[in-house]
Amino acid sequence: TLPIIDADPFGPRVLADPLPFQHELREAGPVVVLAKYGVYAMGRHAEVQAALTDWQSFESGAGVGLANFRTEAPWRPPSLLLEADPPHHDAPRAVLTTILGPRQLARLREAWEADAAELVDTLLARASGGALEFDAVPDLAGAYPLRVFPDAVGIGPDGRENLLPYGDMAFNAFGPRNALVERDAERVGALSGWVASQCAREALSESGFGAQIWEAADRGDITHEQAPLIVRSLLTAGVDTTVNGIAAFLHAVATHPRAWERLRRQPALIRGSFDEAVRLESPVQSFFRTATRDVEIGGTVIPAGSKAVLFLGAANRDPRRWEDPDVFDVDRDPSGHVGYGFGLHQCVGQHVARAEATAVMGALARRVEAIELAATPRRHLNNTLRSWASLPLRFTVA
Ligand code: HEM
Ligand SMILES: CC(C)Cc1ccc(C(=O)O)cc1
Repeated sequence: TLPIIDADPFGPRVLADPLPFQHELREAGPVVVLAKYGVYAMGRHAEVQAALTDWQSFESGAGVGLANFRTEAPWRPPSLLLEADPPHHDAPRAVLTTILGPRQLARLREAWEADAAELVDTLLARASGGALEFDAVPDLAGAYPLRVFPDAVGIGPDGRENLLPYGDMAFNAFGPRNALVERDAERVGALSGWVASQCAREALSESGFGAQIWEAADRGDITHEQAPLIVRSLLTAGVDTTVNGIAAFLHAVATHPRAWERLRRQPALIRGSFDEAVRLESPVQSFFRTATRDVEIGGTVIPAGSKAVLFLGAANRDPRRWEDPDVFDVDRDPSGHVGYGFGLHQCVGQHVARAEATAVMGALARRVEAIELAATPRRHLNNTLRSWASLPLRFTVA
């Protein structure tokens, strides 16, 4: 019979510290039922990777949250990438693959590295006696993406303080309608209205990612009706994720001092160890799929129409797949981790995320000899994101 788990993975206790739940989930079996929500759940790497690879049996078109778009109205018009399946998914994905590809980003690299150097220099100017204590969430992990990404998309200067709250709301919306979602309720209209206004062609600079999306419509690669929604995808997925990815990287090096020494000596390891931080922390902890047929996985038949939640965080720490899974190891080969998803919908912005993180950590590696926790970090709870509200760090200036 199917194992049943009573824990609430979207409740404050598990969101604050998901590791015990992840262990319980993996040990209960390859596929379990979450009693509280009546949905299937997978936490082992093998089944999570298999479900993500089999997009025909596990679709995104009914939404990648708990809500089933086939039976309830989505909170916003569905994403043309995230909440779409082939063939509708194909053209929007091809457009973003080109615009966000590594070659395109190469032209931004110099500016992003200069921005990172300037941000770090300004931060270190506050040091006294060769040391600096500060909160890395607002002053570094939160500051850098907001310094480079909105300009790269090409949105205007006003209202950018709406981006993080909008993303936080969107990531909460994948979960159940709990206190976190209720708290966002009164801001949905204002935040959604502001984001929608940023996606209009006339609101975008003529050379950013946004303009390139509209130019793809001019070429007929997508329609002009689709263009603003694809810009919205960047504004929804492109900020809170990298903020928490960089915070995860900083927390990892602050809790593994020898790793920081290695990265300072061998900066070429920085890019790969960001993926190790994404594996270890999994800034995106979970999302859902919907079975399109009675599909067998992990020795269980999941009936057509069922929602199944995939716990990326649990899969990324599965001892069946990873040796010493809970250790941040800069020499590990993290390929195969599911922190960016896997298969058809695998993160199309992952190169942007890597470029941002590599720029920041590269700037730090040249200027900061030691990174430690200055006080206990505080979690920011979100139904989907693993996030810090505060990350007090102590930098020893090189
Ligand atoms: C550390 C940072 C990031 C993490 C951990 C992350 C994680 C993910 C994951 C897990 C998925 C798969 C969702 C699914 O399979 O349903 C995904 C998809 C996506 N991501 Fe990212 N992401 C990050 C940064 C970004 C950035 C910077 C952008 C935009 C520039 C972005 C844009 C997207 C889009 C548009 C999709 C949908 C792709 C599709 O459905 O074909 N992400 N991301
Ligand atoms: C991990 C994913 C759920 C992040 C994400 C959010 C939103 C979109 C969109 O297309 O709006 C795409 C990706």
